[in-house]
Amino acid sequence: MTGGDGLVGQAGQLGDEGRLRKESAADESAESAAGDSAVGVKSAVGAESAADVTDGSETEPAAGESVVDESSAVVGVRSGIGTWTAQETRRAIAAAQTIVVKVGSSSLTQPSGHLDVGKLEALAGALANARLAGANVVLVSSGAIAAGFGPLGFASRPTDVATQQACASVGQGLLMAQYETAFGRYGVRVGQLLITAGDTMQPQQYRSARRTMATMLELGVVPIVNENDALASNEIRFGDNDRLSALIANMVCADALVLLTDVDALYTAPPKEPGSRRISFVPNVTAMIEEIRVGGTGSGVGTGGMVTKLEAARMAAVSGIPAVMTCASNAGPALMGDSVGTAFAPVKQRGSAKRLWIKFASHPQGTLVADAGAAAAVRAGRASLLAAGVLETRGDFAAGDAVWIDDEAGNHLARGLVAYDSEEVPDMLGRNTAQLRRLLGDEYAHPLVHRDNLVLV
Ligand SMILES: Nc1ncnc2c1ncn2[C@@H]1O[C@H](COP(=O)(O)OP(=O)(O)O)[C@@H](O)[C@H]1O
Ligand SMILES: N[C@@H](CCC(=O)OP(=O)(O)O)C(=O)O
Repeated sequence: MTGGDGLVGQAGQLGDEGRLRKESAADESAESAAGDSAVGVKSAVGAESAADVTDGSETEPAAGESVVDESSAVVGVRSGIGTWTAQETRRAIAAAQTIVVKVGSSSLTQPSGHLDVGKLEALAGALANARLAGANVVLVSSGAIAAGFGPLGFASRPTDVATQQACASVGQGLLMAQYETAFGRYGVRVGQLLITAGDTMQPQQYRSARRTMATMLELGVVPIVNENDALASNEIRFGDNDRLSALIANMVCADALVLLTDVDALYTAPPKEPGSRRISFVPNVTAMIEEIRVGGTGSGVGTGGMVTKLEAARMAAVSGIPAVMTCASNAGPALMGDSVGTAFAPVKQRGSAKRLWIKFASHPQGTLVADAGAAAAVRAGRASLLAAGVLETRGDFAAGDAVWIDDEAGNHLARGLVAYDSEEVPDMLGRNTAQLRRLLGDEYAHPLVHRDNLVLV
């Protein structure tokens, strides 16, 4: 995969320093290879190729194939995670009880970058119909900056973060007012939830957000989520809403994630490039991610481009959630399981939101170099990284930040949330727990990275 946007901020506030340090000392002895990590496994997908590249047509169900009992078909498929076909993936999306739909700025704006109310109304219509048909719908919507910069007198979307934040603060209210009216035509209530990257990691905020959304859904409300742009600092922000939507899908235990953008599907290369071909189905996004050339935003109003959308699809896949990506005008057919856009099959059972964050969204601030023994233990999975097995520390980080764990040859083995500040680490290196307790005190007698905060890459 090419690209990379540098948009994701550090996880500095995301770890809970107290919690990280209070981990039981017994945990550090758990250098076993038992269990697995939630992510990082390139599961096999049977005989299927990593991606189906087509001219857009998908095979219809064969004559005689049972399509009568949708729910049992889906349940049966779910037990075979990692082997879903295109049809099974589409059917699961159509049968989803809880759906997270993400719409990007590029799908809600005019060519000038200003909010396009007609597009917003069309989307609201498709989602209200899904809601009225009985589905729980969560909408993750960008568009606050687009809605705000015009009324503030800017001719085009500002580029500096502070002005974008001010525009988002003005635009968010205007955006919600449009949604309120548009959903209101169908008798559907909406509610606003603004969330920062940190909220998805702090246990208390995470639980609160989850409970609020669950209650809203019980009440028949469509939660409309956006990043809390005013509070998100340069260092700690998603910037785009793609990865946020995958974390929200995890948070609400969604059965499907629908990514709506300004391009009809994923292509083998940025669609403007000659020869790029449309991809209709991706059975294993973790295996194909290297085969696709992705570029940044095509519109000038979107933020993450295809890089962050593929990351979102991958986060969904390793969370056991099927996903589809297409243009916003295809929202209705996508929700019905029609062969539009690109469908992504799930490859794993559900993982925890924290581990997904560490793997996909954290921004490592430094590196801990593991010796051969520690590297082998980390590679085997479910091992904490002890100071005794670390040869060197690089970078300037605070307790709770994400760091790389590398082997001596410089290969990245894992990402993890480190429990100590970078200035504290050198005195700890090479020392076992008893030495750390004796020389530095009880608070240093803990792993540098606890296994619960460590994810293989
Ligand atoms: N391989 C690819 N396949 C499809 N689109 C791509 C690819 N690489 C880059 N893109 C671009 O990604 C854009 C969508 O991202 P973005 O503008 O951030 O949208 P949004 O506002 O919906 O998040 C498309 O308009 C397209 O130009
Ligand atoms: N939170 C910002 C989203 C920024 C953005 O452009 O996101 P996206 O269109 O998903 O790439 C807003 O509401 O304007």
